[in-house]
Amino acid sequence: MFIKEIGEFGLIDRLARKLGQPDESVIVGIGDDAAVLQVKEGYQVVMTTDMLVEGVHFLPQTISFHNLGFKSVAVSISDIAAMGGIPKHAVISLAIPPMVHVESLESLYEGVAEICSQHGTHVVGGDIVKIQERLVISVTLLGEVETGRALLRSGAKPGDVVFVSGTVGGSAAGLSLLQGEGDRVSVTERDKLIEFHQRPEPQVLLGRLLQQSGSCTSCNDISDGLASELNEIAQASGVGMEIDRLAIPIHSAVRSFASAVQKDPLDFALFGGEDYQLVGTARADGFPALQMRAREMGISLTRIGIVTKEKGVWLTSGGQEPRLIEAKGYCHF
Ligand SMILES: Nc1ncnc2c1ncn2[C@@H]1O[C@H](COP(=O)(O)OP(=O)(O)OP(=O)(O)O)[C@@H](O)[C@H]1O
Ligand SMILES: Cc1ncc(C[n+]2csc(CCOP(=O)(O)O)c2C)c(N)n1
Ligand SMILES: [Mg+2]
Ligand SMILES: [Mg+2]
Ligand SMILES: [Mg+2]
Repeated sequence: MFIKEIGEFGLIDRLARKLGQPDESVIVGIGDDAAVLQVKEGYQVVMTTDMLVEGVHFLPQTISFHNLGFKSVAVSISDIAAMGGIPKHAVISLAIPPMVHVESLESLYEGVAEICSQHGTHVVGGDIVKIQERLVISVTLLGEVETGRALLRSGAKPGDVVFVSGTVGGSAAGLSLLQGEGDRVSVTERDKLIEFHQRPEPQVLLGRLLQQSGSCTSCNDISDGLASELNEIAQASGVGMEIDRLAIPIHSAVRSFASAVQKDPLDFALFGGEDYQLVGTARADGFPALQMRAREMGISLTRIGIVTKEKGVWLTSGGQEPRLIEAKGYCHF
């Protein structure tokens, strides 16, 4: 069905029906001029926004509408996770080309509802406009964090441990695969890489653990790539880093894929992006306990290096000469 058959308000009704019931913090949700939200005492609001644009962040052959809805909200939840916050309320704006079917947008909202229900997040409004070509999805998300306790990029100190969660490089490898590269990987590996790309898992529980541990000194989520995010922390904190090449956690499926396309898996890991894992620093004496608590929660936290007084992010590798890790991740311009 085309949107013009039901109109803008008909579409809003259809999409709203895909969303779950909001909790008691939503005083006024979808349907009025603005949402009214209850703010908890002792907490501060954490707010983030990101856009997903057809041709830039996705193509019809790289993602389904369902997973696009899932990922659009996941990337914003990831920014709240990086601040140590709890994602709460989202508004979603859509610029829709006229040929997109109502059913496709309903699938998009099923994906939105799936990720929102995983995190207790509620969509409380949005906006819809027609655009001639290229679907655009903009998500603004509000979260909450205990007053004065948000995790920042700026707190890393010399001697701290540098860590990263999960594995990196999978999303970029998945994207290359979806764009037709590398046919010599197993079906299991292929599925894993596609999942990394299409269904990132924002690390909210880990963010909360880091925020409450008292030993995490900085945090960032990986959207543009590990290299870029490490440099952001180093710059914001006025420090440098030494990163051990062999310690960077790369999934075996990424190694297989890289070998099939004759590329260095490290390039996917450092410069690929869209992993939506957390990278950060922690006081060295607190890190082992942090790592253990994370493991108990089923989350892997890997020590990949140390913070140094000397500026610059360096990649060390056995006896080889260290090389500078440039901040050359994904960049729009
Ligand atoms: N148009 C803008 N106006 C004002 N501030 C902006 C604008 N675009 C980005 N910023 C701010 O610049 C900072 C860096 O933005 P950036 O988008 O790189 O962060 P991110 O969302 O963590 O990364 P990514 O977009 O790769 O997910 C953020 O504080 C962001 O709010
Ligand atoms: C079709 C297609 N081409 C390229 C990419 C890769 N890509 C796009 S934006 C981005 C960084 C994060 O975005 P932002 O900085 O806007 O948050 C990356 C790694 C993709 N996902 N799809
Ligand atoms: Mg952004
Ligand atoms: Mg971010
Ligand atoms: Mg972001």
